[in-house]
Amino acid sequence: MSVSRYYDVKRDEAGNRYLEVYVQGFLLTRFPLLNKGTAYTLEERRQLGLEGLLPPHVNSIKEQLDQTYRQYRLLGSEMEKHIYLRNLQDRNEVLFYALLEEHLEEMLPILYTPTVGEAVRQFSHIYRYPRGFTASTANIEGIREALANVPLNDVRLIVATDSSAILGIGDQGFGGMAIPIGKLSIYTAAGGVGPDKTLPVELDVGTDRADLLFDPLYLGVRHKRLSGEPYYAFMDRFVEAVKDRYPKVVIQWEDFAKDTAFAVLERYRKVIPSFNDDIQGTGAVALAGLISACRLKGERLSDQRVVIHGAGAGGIGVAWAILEGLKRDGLSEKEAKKRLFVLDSRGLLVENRSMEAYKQPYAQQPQALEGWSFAGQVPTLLETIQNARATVLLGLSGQGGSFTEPIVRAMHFNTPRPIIFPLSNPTSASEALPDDLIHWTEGQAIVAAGSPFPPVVYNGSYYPVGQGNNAFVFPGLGFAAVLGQVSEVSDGMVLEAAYALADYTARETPERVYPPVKQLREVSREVASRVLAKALEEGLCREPRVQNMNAAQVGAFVASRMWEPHYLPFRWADRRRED
Ligand SMILES: NC(=O)c1ccc[n+]([C@@H]2O[C@H](COP(=O)([O-])OP(=O)(O)OC[C@H]3O[C@@H](n4cnc5c(N)ncnc54)[C@H](O)[C@@H]3O)[C@@H](O)[C@H]2O)c1
Ligand SMILES: O=C(O)C[C@H](O)C(=O)O
Ligand SMILES: [Mn+2]
Repeated sequence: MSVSRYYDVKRDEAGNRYLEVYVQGFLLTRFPLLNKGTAYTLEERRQLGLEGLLPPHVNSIKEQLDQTYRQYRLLGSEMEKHIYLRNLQDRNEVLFYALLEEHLEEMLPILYTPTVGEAVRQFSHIYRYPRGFTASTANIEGIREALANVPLNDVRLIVATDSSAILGIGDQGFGGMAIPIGKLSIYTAAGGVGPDKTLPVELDVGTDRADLLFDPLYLGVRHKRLSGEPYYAFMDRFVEAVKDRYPKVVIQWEDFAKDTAFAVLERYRKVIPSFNDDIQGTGAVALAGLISACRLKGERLSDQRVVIHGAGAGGIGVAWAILEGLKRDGLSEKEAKKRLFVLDSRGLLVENRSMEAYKQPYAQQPQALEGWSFAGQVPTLLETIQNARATVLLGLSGQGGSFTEPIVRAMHFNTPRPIIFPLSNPTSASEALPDDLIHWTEGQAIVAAGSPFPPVVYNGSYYPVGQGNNAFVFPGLGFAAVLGQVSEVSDGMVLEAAYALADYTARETPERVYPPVKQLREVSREVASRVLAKALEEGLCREPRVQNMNAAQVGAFVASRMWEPHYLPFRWADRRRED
């Protein structure tokens, strides 16, 4: 299958790759995947009809990187930098990824969390070029024809959102599209998935936000969100059409609100290989961080009593993964559940109160609370921490500042080294500032946060703050699913990602809870290798090339398939590609 209707990747007589291109001249410089800017060679300029359209000097990519980075550094605000990088991505994708790889740690917070949260809010206002695909209530009837317009013929990975729960900032309508774009940029920069194999998707089913509906510049469909049967009919149509157009595609569901996140995951996970990043990716990342934190404390996971603040997609996903981790550590399901306390906005989940079905498996039995003292119907966060003698506190509530000083001191009262991870994003939704956590516990808390934070300085010592973000898991997990052409993304694969991340951290950065972001590519390669080996073991791989590979061969295969931002030589072919 050809990669795009505009070009195809071929090999020359010596086996080297080149692009056969079917567009020519000025238009070529308008295709981000084909644009080399000032780096087209003289021979390419002649062949491709670019003579006279470009400056005489031919730049190397190194010079282009210098030039773009200098411009980037001139910009003042994070949003300006975000817009600049997104423009570069829409202008010249190879250069964009080369720049991103060179400055991953500096640029990730600009392209991804937290700045992407602001880009979501302002999406309609800063919109420039089309990128990705929008399925909306305006085109769902003709979804197949619309999908045929996507210029890529071999999409293997989709990140799709209905924007109902973007980060911790809620319903964002059409603006949520910035999230799949950001996640897929990480897939390419860190996970090695070629940009021509990826497609960001916005599922625009409307928005319940009046400020968006009444904003004259708002670009999404202008009605309230679909819900119930019409919502699932929309989703069914999308999934069927995507499956027909891209039979090998894997879907990552992103930022679906709790009311639909679990239902969408279960409805389609056996229909099309797919996973929910907020439930499963976050679960794996939290479990990995917890294992690393226990290692730093010299304790076992099964020694801990864990409180999870927030019972949505993230919170329940984390509860699921930790329960599995506790079982793997030797506890029975019943024993494991006694160590896990999950709270939603109404307090601790206890079986005798009302709650949604997806929360029920993580509710405490009322007998477990015998001897507890609490004032209301169910214990609050502080009361739960005190009565359960919690040693671990994880925030997935989207409630900025909810880990107050009394709460953190109560954790410290229970254990000399409390593990406290405010995992909510963006920065404004973080349950606490790492700086406060370190100070309130006299430097003793083991801290990681969902958003990036600078190291904390306390008593003359530096405390790096690990980023407990699913970015450490989804690129490897999704890449493995793509490479193996798995029939489904299994729970075993998700858990394997967690252990791969924990093992990597123990080996490469043993003093930390999570590796530094600049190692994201190495981490993702390891996660992908382990997950692919697991999928093979579980008999889920349909890709013939990986069958019968051992672990070392799988690792080498993953490394060899990682896309790199290099310009390939171009050759003009005088025909329009037939699809
Ligand atoms: N670090 C990561 O990798 C990561 C991954 C996923 C989600 N998150 C973060 O977790 C947060 C929640 O995301 P989600 O996808 O679960 O959203 P969601 O809409 O599915 O769930 C939000 C949940 O927050 C809880 N909540 C709301 N108000 C609360 C309150 N006052 N007290 C206690 N709990 C309350 C509720 O249980 C609700 O179900 C967001 O801020 C998101 O950025 C972080
Ligand atoms: O997007 C992120 O930074 C992580 C996570 O998926 C979230 O929704 O917060
Ligand atoms: Mn998310």
